[in-house]
Amino acid sequence: MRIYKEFYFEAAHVLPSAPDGHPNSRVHGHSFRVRVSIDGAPNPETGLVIHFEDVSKAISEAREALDHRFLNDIEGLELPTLERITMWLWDRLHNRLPGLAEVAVSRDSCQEGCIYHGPHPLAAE
Ligand SMILES: Nc1nc2c(c(=O)[nH]1)N=C([C@H](O)[C@H](O)COP(=O)(O)OP(=O)(O)OP(=O)(O)O)CN2
Ligand SMILES: [Zn+2]
Repeated sequence: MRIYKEFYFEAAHVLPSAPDGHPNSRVHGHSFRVRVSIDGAPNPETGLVIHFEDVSKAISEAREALDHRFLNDIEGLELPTLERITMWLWDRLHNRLPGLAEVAVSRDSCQEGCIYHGPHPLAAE
């Protein structure tokens, strides 16, 4: 069984890989939607995989670190693509959320997003 919790953050960035003069090379902002999914079985006594309040507590620090920030200034987000943001979130959440199965970051205004299931089992540490 999989449960999920979503949150939003607003942030600005530039893409350092964009050529001079391209709009992505200038500071611009997006609304990001994050979905954090957790796999588990409901506890027979509570009926809960994990209480959503506990999920919210686990994600609040990461949200605070991202919301209304210039992403390029954040350690580990010097290349602030959707791909890097999902990996950054995974790194911060997987120890706090046992059963973390997926982190998805979307920009709904652009109909685009990135889904990450954690490092490949054969990837180098
Ligand atoms: N594979 C990826 N490609 C691109 C990424 C990314 O994270 N991963 N990011 C960008 C830029 O962030 C770009 O700003 C997105 O641009 P675009 O899709 O053109 O959307 P808008 O800037 O128009 O977004 P609004 O939020 O609607 O203003 C490019 N490629
Ligand atoms: Zn952008």
